[in-house]
This record gives sequence, structure tokens and C-alpha cells, in this order.
Amino acid sequence: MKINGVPYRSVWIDQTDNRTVCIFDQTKLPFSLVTLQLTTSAEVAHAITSMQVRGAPLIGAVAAYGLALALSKDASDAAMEDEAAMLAATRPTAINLRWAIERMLTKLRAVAEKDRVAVAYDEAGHICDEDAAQNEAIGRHGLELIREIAKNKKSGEKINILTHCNAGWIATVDWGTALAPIYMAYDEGLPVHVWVDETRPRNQGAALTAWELGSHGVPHTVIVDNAGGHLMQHGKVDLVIVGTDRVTAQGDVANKIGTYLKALAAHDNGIPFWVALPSTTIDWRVRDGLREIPIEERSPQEVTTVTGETAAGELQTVRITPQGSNAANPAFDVTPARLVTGLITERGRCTASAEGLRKLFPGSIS
Ligand SMILES: CSC[C@H]1O[C@H](OP(=O)(O)O)[C@H](O)[C@@H]1O
Repeated sequence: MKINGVPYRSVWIDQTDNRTVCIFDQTKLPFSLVTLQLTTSAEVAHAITSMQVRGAPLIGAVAAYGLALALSKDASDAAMEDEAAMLAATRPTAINLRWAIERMLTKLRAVAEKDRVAVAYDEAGHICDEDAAQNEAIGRHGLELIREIAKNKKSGEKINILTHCNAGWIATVDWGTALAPIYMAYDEGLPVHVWVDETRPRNQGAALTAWELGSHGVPHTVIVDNAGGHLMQHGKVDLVIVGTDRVTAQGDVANKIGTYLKALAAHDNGIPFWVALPSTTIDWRVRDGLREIPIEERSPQEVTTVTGETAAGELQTVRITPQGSNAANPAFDVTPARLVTGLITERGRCTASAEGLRKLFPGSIS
């Protein structure tokens, strides 16, 4: 995606040493665009756990490079297995993280130690290239959906899309998932407008999605998480598109906390609720999302405080609850397939069901 006309990806290798892994520090957005240079697997692990880098497909890609950094230090079998396990354990919900590490291990176990570093960087690069291509394809398939909605609107009438959290290009290697169709619709001249859920407590919507859409010129309005249902009741939402961290073999969807409530409101108001994902986000090993998908529990401090920029341009974190109050912070929830209109994948759209997934990905599930 371009920033001020310059093309960027969300992760890249420093050309000066062909080793250092570069990312944007997403905890500094939207106030400043800061590049972090990661030189060890420990730094990669910290970047993932602290959400300096986040987004299901992106943490998989960055973890893959983290393994390459680890191998640069010690390419032995024991070290490789330990580092892979450490990186895979940084966040439990996004299946892309486990998928990327398992793909790297499958490749590297068959390679001599002396060749592992080069092969690891090469394979991580393929993971990145494939993610960017898959998300571009998701954009094209999702664009068809937006065109269909546009046909039922008066000429020039806004197409109002609600999204939750950030599933844009900064959450992936490039393009994004939920936002890819929106970028393409905007670029094609369709009159899209996006309701951006702020997405407490980390405010990925208010801070990241708003920054992405604003940088690209896409009209958008930031709303509190609890406003979405009201807007749907009053006919102000034509479509909901969200990303996901894990989809089960029967179409249950794990995504940022609050997604389930949007799906309920969309269902109650007869509004299409679509989930955009690359196939690397499908966990073919689980069927019942509510019972089988681990939900990350993050620090209560993310709930009891809020971080923003002061008038002087300094980042500041302030407490918003009494000292003695407890806080709970589940980072994801699971939307049952019955509330999902459909899935937008790199191979096209399908119903959120085993049958729908089997049609697009034959042989992936029995
Ligand atoms: C294409 S990103 C999918 C997913 O990842 C985000 O979670 P987090 O910000 O905690 O990494 C969010 O759930 C997005 O929808």
C-alpha cells in the first residue's frame, strides 16, 4: 500500500545487511510512523506480544522471519525447535502464527544446518509474497460484493460499510483483508463510506483503520463500539466486513472482541455480515469455535488505561478506572457460523460452512 505515493509493505528486510527485519511500530500510530529494526528472535517475540506488530497474517510472517533471525545465531535442531516453539507461543488465537511456524519447520527440518538461514529467509519471503497476493485477490472478490450493493443504491448514494478493529494493510503484509475490497471500491470510484469501530481497549479501529483509510482518502467516520447496532437499526449500514484470526472448518469465526455483538446486530437487522480472510486463517483441525479456539486474555491495564497524544504531541497513558477496580480483557470472541453471511477468500466467496469451504478448498476437510 502507498503512503504519500511511496509503496510500503508492513514487514521488510533491511537491504543494508539482508538480515534485519523491519516493521512499523503500530503502538505509535496514528501519531507517528516509526520503523523498528528487529535483529533477534527475542525482539520479534516482544514486538508480537506487545502488539508493536499485530494482525493475524502479519504476525505469522514476522514470526517466520523471527525464526530466520534465530537460526542466524544457532541453526542446530534443538535451537530451531525451541525458538519455533517460543515464537508460536507469543499469541494463542491467530492460527496464522502456528501455520507460518509449522510451514517454516517443515521446510527447515529437511535442510542441512549450514543452509538453514538462507532457506529460512527465502521461505519467509514466500510467505510474505503469498499473503500480499492472497489479500489482493480477497480485494477483488470483495469488490464484486460491493458492486452488487452499489447496483441497489441510487446513483452517487453512499455505500455504508461498517468494520471492526483493523484488518487493513497494516494488519497483513499488504492490502489487508476486510479493507482490501474497500480500497479497490474507492479506487474504482464507488461512493463508499466506512463506519470505523474504535475497537476498545487497544483502539485498533480509531488509531489504525482510521489512519489507513485517511491516508488513502477513503471517507470514514469513527464511532464508539456500542454505536454500530443503533446505526444498523436506522438503515445507515449496508454491509459489515471484518477480518478474522481463525475460522474453523465449519465456518465459526474468531475475531477481535466485539465482533460477535456486531454479528448479532447485523443478523437482527438483516444486514450482510461478511468475513474476509486468506486460507492461512482457516484452522482445518477444529470445527467448534466456541469450544476449541483459545481466546487470548490480555493485561487488565489495557482496559483500565487509555493512551493518546497530548496537545504538546507527546504520547501519554492515563488511568480511566478507580485504582481498586478489577478489569477483564478477553481479546477475541467467536461468532458462530450461523451469524456469518459468508466468507471472502482468495479463491472467492462461500458460505460460512463446511460445505462452502469444501467447494473452495476441495480436499482440505473430510
Ligand atoms: C487481518 S488481521 C485479522 C485480525 O487481527 C486483529 O487482532 P489483533 O489486532 O489483536 O492482532 C483483529 O482481530 C483483526 O480482525
